[in-house]
Amino acid sequence: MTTTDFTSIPVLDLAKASSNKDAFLAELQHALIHIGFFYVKGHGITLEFLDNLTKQTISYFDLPLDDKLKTDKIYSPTFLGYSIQGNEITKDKKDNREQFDFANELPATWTEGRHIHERLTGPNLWPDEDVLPRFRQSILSFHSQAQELAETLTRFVAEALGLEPSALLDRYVLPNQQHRAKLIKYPAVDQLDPQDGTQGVGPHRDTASLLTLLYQANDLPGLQVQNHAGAWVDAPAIPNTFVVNIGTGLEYLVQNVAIATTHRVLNPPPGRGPRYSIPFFLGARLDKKLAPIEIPQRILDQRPQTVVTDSGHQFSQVYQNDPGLYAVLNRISSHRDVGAKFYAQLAKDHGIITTETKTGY
Ligand SMILES: O=C(O)CCC(=O)C(=O)O
Ligand SMILES: [Fe+2]
Repeated sequence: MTTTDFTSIPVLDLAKASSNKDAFLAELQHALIHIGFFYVKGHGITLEFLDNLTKQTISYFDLPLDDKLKTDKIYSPTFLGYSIQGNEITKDKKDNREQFDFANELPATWTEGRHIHERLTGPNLWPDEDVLPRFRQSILSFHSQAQELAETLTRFVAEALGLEPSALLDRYVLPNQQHRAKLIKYPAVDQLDPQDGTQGVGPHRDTASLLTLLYQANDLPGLQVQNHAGAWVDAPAIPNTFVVNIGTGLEYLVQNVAIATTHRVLNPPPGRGPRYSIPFFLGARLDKKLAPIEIPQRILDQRPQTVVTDSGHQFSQVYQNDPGLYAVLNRISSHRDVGAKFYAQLAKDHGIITTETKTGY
């Protein structure tokens, strides 16, 4: 039995995928199996674009609360839109973060009788253009660039695990699927009520997705990754990189050979101001039961035997039987007010409104 005990997160250079593909795939394979996290540089999204995105993110959170509340999640069963600090729960505790969830623009199509996961799909809630000029345009441009990068990486992930490049994308991601992303602000601890603690977001694994790309938009500490022996490892901001990690969807599909590693965020230390981050989640399709893929034995043999995690594994059985229901339950569990308004019966049936537990992003 081996317990891999990483102490830092590797940096992979996407440019190397062209210049020395075998070496790139070997590094990627190691990161997938033994760490579940890596940074990617050489990703092709320009620094100028990312700097502007950071400015837009800060401008959004700096809006008067009334303007942000006009985009509140409570107005939509999609769970897209704004959530005020303290509204989200992870592992029984309130998260000290403010968020704006967004996705590629798709119309709402769910009607009574259709599968409940379709109710998660629908348009974004945007602040007025005159309140925040060019915000919508920047955010949607980020979304499409992040999606393209995530798809490129997913092809390499398949190859690194001994599969055809299209093995994951062609079968497990739909072309017209909605992928979620968010802008996040974590206030420094001196801006919090002392009894709120320092949980920016509690220990969790990213649920139902294949890959997460995270842009750490300013240079403040907070993100920590749990190694397989259970210790917390810092993942500091590295300029012009994305942090990439694996979701429980990919982990399940590849028979736990790539690990959906647990992570958390601590609020920044006093006097440092807020931390901003922007994750993009490449989702796996939610419309049918997913069967794990056949993986070459030489890869399976490297699978870690023991992975210690502080994250709960709520609903994991549901994921195997019905990924769409699982995704909805996780959203309800994180955002109880939206759940109570649009999914009251489901929340009750699964004991979510009365008992406070949650996994997921
Ligand atoms: O903000 C971060 O650094 C991580 C956020 C995260 O893990 C999530 O939202 O799933
Ligand atoms: Fe996460």
